[in-house]
Amino acid sequence: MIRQLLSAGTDTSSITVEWGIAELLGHPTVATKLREELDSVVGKDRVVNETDIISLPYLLAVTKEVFRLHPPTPLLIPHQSIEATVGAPQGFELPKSTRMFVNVYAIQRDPMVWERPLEFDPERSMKNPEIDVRGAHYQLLPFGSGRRQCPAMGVGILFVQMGLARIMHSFDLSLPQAQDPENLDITERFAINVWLATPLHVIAKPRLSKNLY
Ligand code: HEM
Repeated sequence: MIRQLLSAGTDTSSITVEWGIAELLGHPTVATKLREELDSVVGKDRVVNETDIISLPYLLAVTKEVFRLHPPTPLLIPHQSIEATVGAPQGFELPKSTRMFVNVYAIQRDPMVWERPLEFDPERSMKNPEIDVRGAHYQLLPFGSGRRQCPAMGVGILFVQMGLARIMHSFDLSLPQAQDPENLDITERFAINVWLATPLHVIAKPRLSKNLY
């Protein structure tokens, strides 16, 4: 049980934060806007706390967009039908005991659902805050949906928000050897989780006063 919780709870959050930092390095305008929000809400005399999260709408939009393009568990966990079912709305039949994988990775990049699906653009959630990372509308469901969705969804979202917020607020980030972020290798390595094939290396320079580290 403890092992299950550790494996379900640690890789998922850390992978998502790593993808988030990679996307922010590749999208400096988004990174600047996020830092401006953090500086205006938190200031520069303390670090981000959990109680700040509710006042950071742009951070939420960035987090949703990271979960959309990089769901850490791209096929969820296999599900099996208990009885024969007729799926809506097309009415396809699902025999009893069918094992199913839900391809969340494809749903979240589906051009029939998303405009410019491959573009990392938190503005889509700013313009439409109804976009729901908790899977209510089956368009964005990194935690699954319904009764068997991730039981730790709330804490999972918070881990990612806190990880991104603390790193972006506390450090200026750059790539080693003045590498151009446009050339960052974001090849994906598919397994149960989707990892960055080349682990991300960044130089983190403190941007708050020394006593906060
Ligand atoms: C970014 C963070 C996380 C993501 C994206 C995530 C995603 C998921 C997904 C997709 C599932 C399968 C849902 C399904 O197949 O319908 C799942 C199940 C599960 N998750 Fe998470 N998770 C995260 C964090 C956590 C954390 C922090 C914990 C525990 C501390 C946790 C514990 C579990 C457990 C125990 C299950 C199995 C539930 C079952 O068997 O019904 N997860 N998670």
